[in-house]
Amino acid sequence: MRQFSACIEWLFARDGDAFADRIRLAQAAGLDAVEFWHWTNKDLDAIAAAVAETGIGVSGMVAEPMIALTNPANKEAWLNGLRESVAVAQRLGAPVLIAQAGDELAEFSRAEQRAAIVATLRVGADILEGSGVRLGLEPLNTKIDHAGYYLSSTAEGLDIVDEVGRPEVGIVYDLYHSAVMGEDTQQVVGDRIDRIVHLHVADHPGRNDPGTGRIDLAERLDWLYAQGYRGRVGLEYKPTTQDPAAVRSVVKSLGG
Ligand SMILES: O=C(O)C(=O)CO
Repeated sequence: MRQFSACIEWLFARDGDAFADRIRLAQAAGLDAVEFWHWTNKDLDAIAAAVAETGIGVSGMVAEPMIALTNPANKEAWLNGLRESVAVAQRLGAPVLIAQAGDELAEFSRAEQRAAIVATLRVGADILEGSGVRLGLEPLNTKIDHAGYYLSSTAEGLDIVDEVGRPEVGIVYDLYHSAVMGEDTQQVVGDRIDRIVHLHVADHPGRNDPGTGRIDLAERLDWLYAQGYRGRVGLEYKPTTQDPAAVRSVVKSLGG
């Protein structure tokens, strides 16, 4: 059975509700996990209370601070933030922290920026070791949403992970970003399924509910699961409706 997770930055975001209420709405929609981005701007006590009340799991959040890994000068600050992020993830029971590479910097070559990412993530792996939390470096599309971002290629993300060479560090594979970049899932993932710590889905164009666009998400997921992927599928899309029934039907259409 596939497991899903609602990205409550966008799903269940109703005007006037407290952020933690989105966890209760996720439960009402039949989901058993949620994820979000920043933890530094949220009421963690309220989130922990909603998690305890509903039994909903937190599948992931962003590793803070979201400063560029491409800049070697950010290494210590990023690693200090990772230590805090791991503690928050452990408190909320989240198995995944999401790392963004940051923007491509004019003052460094691509090779230097990649070396900076690898060097920081290698020390990051020591911090993560034994914590029960894995880090997923996330490639993002540079064509629509993140112009200037360093890591737009899934294959390069996987290469970086291989260079880090530690099971604590993998990638978040977002099928929307990948499809926007024109990637073929089978080709870019190949035999490296075990490096994927988490999946994200949204359709394209629009970054809306799966089924509203042209990406063959169900087929791509079938293939990823056939290769042995067993993590969660994060529903990170801009919903066209906040009706919980619509989320349930998306989950069903994706094999849930
Ligand atoms: O920032 C984005 O576009 C993301 O996909 C975050 O997960």
